[in-house]
Amino acid sequence: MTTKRTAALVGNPNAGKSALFNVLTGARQKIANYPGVTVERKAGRMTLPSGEPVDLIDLPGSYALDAASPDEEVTRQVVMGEFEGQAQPDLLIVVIDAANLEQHLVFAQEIVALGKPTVVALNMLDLAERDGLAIDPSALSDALGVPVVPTVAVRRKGMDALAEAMDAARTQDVSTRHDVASLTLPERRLAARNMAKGAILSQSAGHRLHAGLDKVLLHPWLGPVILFALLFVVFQAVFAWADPFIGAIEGLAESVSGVVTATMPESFLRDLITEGVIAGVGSVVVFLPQIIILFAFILVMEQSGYMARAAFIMDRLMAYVGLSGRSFIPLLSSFACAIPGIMATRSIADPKDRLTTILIAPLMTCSARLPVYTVIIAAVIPASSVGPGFGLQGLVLFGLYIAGIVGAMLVALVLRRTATKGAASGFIMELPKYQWPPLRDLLIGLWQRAWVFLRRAGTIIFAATVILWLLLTFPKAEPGESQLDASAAGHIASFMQPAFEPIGFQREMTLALVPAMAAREVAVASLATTYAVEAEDEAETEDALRGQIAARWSLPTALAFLAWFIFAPQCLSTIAVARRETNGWKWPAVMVGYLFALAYVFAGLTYWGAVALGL
Ligand SMILES: Nc1nc2c(ncn2[C@@H]2O[C@H](COP(=O)(O)OP(=O)(O)OP(=O)(O)O)[C@@H](O)[C@H]2O)c(=O)[nH]1
Ligand SMILES: [Mg+2]
Repeated sequence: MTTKRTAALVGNPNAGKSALFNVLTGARQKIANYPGVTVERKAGRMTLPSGEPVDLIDLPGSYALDAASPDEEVTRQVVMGEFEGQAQPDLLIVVIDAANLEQHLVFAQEIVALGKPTVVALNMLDLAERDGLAIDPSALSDALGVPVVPTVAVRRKGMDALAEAMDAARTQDVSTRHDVASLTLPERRLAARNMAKGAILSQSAGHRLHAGLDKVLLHPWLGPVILFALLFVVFQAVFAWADPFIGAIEGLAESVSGVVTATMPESFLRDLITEGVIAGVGSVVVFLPQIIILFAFILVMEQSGYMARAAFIMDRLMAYVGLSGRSFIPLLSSFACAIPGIMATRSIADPKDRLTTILIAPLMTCSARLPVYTVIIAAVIPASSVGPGFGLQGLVLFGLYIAGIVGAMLVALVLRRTATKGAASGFIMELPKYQWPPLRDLLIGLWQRAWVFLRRAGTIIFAATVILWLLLTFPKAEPGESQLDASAAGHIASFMQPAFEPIGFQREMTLALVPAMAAREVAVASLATTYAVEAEDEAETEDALRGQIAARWSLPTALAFLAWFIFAPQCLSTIAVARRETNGWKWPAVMVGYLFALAYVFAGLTYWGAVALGL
């Protein structure tokens, strides 16, 4: 009795292996886990045209044989015949995506080079056609040295030809196989590019345009320059375009406050509304236009397909600090908020890579810092121009974001040499097609962001502000005594002040740090409420916060406060999610500790540096 042959489907993720598996085996399949790991094992039976039954196994998608994730490790072991209890496949079916030919050929070469009987399924030809690509399977077959069968798994096209090729592969001559086993990854990438070039017969104008765009946007040095120029423009726009809207919202808040003061009798409730709710929460809500402008840019970059290119460009830069491009998307989401960013690290296979990414995510400037940054910049940095169309305020904001990024990269560098020592894993990512961002999706995305922001203002920021207002208002001051001195909040601030005096913080700034642990924006609300409670008269209560800051803070003090917020871990939710994702308090404690230490040191350096410069 001859033993039954085993064939395995291998290839990059999303090549269509499972789709092919389902078509080829029909209902005759068994799904279980591989022993010892929670990776799904799908095996089934098919009958070849010759009548020979074959066991077919569907392997997890993989980018290379030097495995990074548990999934890839299973694929490697099965292919190499090292997996206990799983017969080594006699035949390998490499599934490649015709629409992403160049990328998929990198791994395909590695499989072909193993020298086993191999058949290539050139799948997703329908998508390649949609993209305007015509591909010559025989050119590909010549280049790889194995049969190539065109397929469209979801339409069951090419299945008979594939089965016939599997039959014929029994007698495949593997001695003529090109030797690529000794090639390095960059060499395989280059070979893949040439193979793809040789096999693509024609491409439509649209496809050529995309390829041309990629040539420029992914250019080794032009690409990063364009990316940074683009980000620079984004931060310019955050200031330049938002100003009229912010002025309008501020004006509205002032007139509402005026109406409340005029119509309500003097009372506890009136003060709570004007000093707590309108001054405090209102001072945060005015930043809605800036949040919307920032996210409009981010969403357009995502939906147009540019963001994946940015990740690609960043990959090389991140390799210098021991991170892979896989960390880029989680870090990028952290510009909105560190919480989804930290959750997105689940896609990083290497545990040390992942831990490093979690630990540095809070250094990416989240949108909650935008109100703190912009109100202080608007107050103390002149709105002068530093060149045609470039304002100094936007430049400073850009600098703060860059400072966070540089800080994160340096911390990663240190971590990767100490606590999370290990080699960086490679990065291959599918680049989506360029497209015009659909207006509807853009508007929905903006609406969601605006809603998240306003909901925070209405809940956590509102609650923190009201509590702070109560602490600021009671106990009441004796005549002649300042309300801040007399209040409970004032006592708390005075208690903390000795620690923050050396880095140039004033007492109300120190006080703002406490409720800002709930959410960073509350620092703004807290300052506004403190100044409103302290105000001598109603006109002063209604004054916008940036005017108050401009009048009260020195430039070194303001810069020190900005420096503090680049680093400080002022967000309880981030700490909580870091605990959940690392299963314990150890790493969140490390994170909070190093971030506070950096914040303190850099705020101090900034303050004393600025004082020394005579600013
Ligand atoms: N248009 C088109 N879609 C396909 C084709 N083959 C597969 N797909 C679709 O592509 C997606 C990915 O296919 P899968 O079969 O899950 O890919 P896979 O290779 O098993 O992916 P992993 O298991 O993640 O490695 C699914 O939505 C399929 O329906 C094809 O030939 N044409
Ligand atoms: Mg699959």
